[in-house]
Amino acid sequence: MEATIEVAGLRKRFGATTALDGMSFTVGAGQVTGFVGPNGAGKSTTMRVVLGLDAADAGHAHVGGRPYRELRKPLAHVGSLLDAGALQPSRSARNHLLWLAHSQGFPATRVDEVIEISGLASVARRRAGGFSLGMRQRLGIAAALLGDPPVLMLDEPFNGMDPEGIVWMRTFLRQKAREGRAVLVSSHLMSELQDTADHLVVVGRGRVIADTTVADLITAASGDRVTLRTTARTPAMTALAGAGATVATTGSDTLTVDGLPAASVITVLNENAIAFTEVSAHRASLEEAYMELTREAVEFRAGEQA
Ligand SMILES: Nc1ncnc2c1ncn2[C@@H]1O[C@H](COP(=O)(O)OP(=O)(O)OP(=O)(O)O)[C@@H](O)[C@H]1O
Repeated sequence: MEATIEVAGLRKRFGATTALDGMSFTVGAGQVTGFVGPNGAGKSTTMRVVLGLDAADAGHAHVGGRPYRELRKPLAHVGSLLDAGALQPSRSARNHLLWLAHSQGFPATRVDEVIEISGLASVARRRAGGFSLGMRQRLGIAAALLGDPPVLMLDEPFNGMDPEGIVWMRTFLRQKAREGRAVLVSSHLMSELQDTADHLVVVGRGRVIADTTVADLITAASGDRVTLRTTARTPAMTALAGAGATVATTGSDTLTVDGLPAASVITVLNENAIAFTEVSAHRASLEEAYMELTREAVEFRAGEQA
């Protein structure tokens, strides 16, 4: 089966609320795709529609080229984590997984494998009801892996995880992508996705705002801003301004140069025999790039509430 999720033209209203307004994107194999956007942007609703838990008013959602309801043994096609709290609290983690495995025809040996992969071996016989949110997330991951599916779809898997858990989750997601799986992960926090996601689908108000590689998004948000360290501040300012840059003093030996790429800044300095100790291109964080993109969607919501 193809490792893909395809969402096309999804529309969904809840009473007066438009949750999805033409949501369209594709999640490809072999990469981690971050699914990000402000509260209420439609991420969970999209995932619920993909899994057939909500019906769309229009459009379609396919996993591996087929609607979820047409998949036989769905857990062997797509593993999902939507609500880590959705478990029977009195059951042990292992029994919860055994029950799920049994209902889908997977062997008990697979249960022990996913317990190991998700780092739950030491607590597998404890009541799941007593688990922290981070441990519940791991249990959700274990359940998602039962059918060894080519597609994983995880809603806020970093929620409630401690720093060690976050590092574990990042490594896990990267590994699943390396194995050729399609991995869709929703998150509010860009810092969680930095160094994890290859691709980003940024959404706001029920539709896609940007569908891009992380590298391109950061390059676009970084612009031509360069930090320059030199003791020859005044001649540097004159030479760079003459080359069309906007130059500001940001420290006793530091200038911020806008409008010229780092390579051109170095050329201008060399041509004018101006010594420098540092020329570094500004690299926007994923957080900065995302804030820039979603500002409009957030303002729209704030305006609605006013
Ligand atoms: N069952 C429901 N009944 C009524 N409104 C709903 C329902 N589910 C979602 N909504 C509304 O649809 C919109 C999209 O919600 P959704 O949960 O999909 O967004 P989200 O991007 O996942 O948000 P968050 O980041 O806060 O989880 C919101 O305005 C939400 O209030």
